[in-house]
Amino acid sequence: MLLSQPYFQQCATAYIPAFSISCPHSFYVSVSKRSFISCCSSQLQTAVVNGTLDSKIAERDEIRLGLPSKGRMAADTLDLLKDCQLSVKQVNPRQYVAQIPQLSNVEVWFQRPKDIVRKLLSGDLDLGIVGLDTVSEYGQGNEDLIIVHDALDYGDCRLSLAIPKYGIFENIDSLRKLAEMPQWNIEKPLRVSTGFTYLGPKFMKENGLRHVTFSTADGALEAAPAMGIADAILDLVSSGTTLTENNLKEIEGGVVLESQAVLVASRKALIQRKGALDTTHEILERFEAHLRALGQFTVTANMRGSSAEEVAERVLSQPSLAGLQGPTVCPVFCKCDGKVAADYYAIVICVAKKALYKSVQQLRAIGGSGVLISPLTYIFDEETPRWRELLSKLSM
Ligand SMILES: Nc1ncnc2c1ncn2[C@@H]1O[C@H](COP(=O)(O)OP(=O)(O)OP(=O)(O)O)[C@@H](O)[C@H]1O
Ligand SMILES: O=P(O)(O)OC[C@H]1O[C@H](OP(=O)(O)OP(=O)(O)O)[C@H](O)[C@@H]1O
Ligand SMILES: [Mg+2]
Repeated sequence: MLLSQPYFQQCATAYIPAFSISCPHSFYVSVSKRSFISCCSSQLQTAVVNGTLDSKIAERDEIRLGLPSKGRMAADTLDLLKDCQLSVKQVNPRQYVAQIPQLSNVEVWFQRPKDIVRKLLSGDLDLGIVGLDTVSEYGQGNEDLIIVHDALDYGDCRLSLAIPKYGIFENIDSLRKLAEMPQWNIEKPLRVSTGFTYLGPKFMKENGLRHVTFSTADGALEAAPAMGIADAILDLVSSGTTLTENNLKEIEGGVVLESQAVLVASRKALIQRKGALDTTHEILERFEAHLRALGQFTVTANMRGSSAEEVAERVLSQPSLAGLQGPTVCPVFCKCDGKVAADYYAIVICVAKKALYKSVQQLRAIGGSGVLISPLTYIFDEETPRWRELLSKLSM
């Protein structure tokens, strides 16, 4: 069955093995880095598109992916792609177009995060990686934007309302108390300084704060209350240090949005642009496989036992040893007195990094020895749940 697939044949003959693939409990093979995705990605079915789109997209052959050109998301985005074997080849940091050799139909464009969202909407980009805060603020709920992967595991922050710790705000610790302060009325509304001029007013309205005005600023918002320019600020917070250093505090109910890096796509492009959906599928699978593996280790150990079933039962009696889909148990054969027999069993399981030490203790308790632990590079599921979700969002 394996050798009927071209990539497995190649790795058996010409390629230098770079990865070993283990599919739950059945076989191990090695494949070159270049072809590993193809082994796991099933052929996309030709999907039937329900509904029509109001306008045609611009004609071009390549799929355009927007990546942050600067700021704190830029380096982490390139790192994620590299970890997924999708390294971006950029000749010069000032050159705004680049290639991903593994995805020959993709053209990378480096843009400011907010421009990535704007260009997805205008049809000048098809895919992008930015913070959810940026998608929400500049996308303004536009239905053409689809979040393909909502948790890329970096760029974590929250969009949060903050007020001074002192003066009239000293005893205010919730949005409700802030709203009920007698100080705010039509003539003298609560003044909020923010760069989020779409999400800010929307949040206040949804939370019943009627007497509010907004002023905009691009940076160093935390100075506004002390300067007398604003009563409160609405800005991104990650460590909270900037708020603390400026005598400001967050309040209960004041978080507008929890954000991290996301993969976002133009619905129109996914449906209409040739190759866009296949490319998105490949990127999504690689991201999912890498991110799932980040939290796991492979653990192998030796164990004596009367049969594979008996060893499996012992392993499964321990709460931290169930693995992804149960343990792989393989007999290790030796020749004794001229007879070949299973001397002991090798077990292979995946273990959550958090539960690693507990797992080792449990393995030892049931007779495991020679415990080897190695990092996992990728975990490919049969089909990623996010792919199903995407197809359903596209009515496919
Ligand atoms: N502490 C943080 N402050 C701001 N953004 C953060 C923080 N932590 C994570 N991020 C994420 O990084 C993204 C980019 O922020 P960054 O400030 O680097 O770029 P930018 O806001 O586009 O540039 P500029 O601040 O010059 O306008 C944010 O949209 C957010 O998703
Ligand atoms: O909770 P913290 O870890 O302290 O981070 C929050 C700060 O980081 C961001 O500013 P940035 O560094 O992007 O500077 P800017 O104000 O010029 O955008 C954000 O606008 C906050 O000011
Ligand atoms: Mg910033």
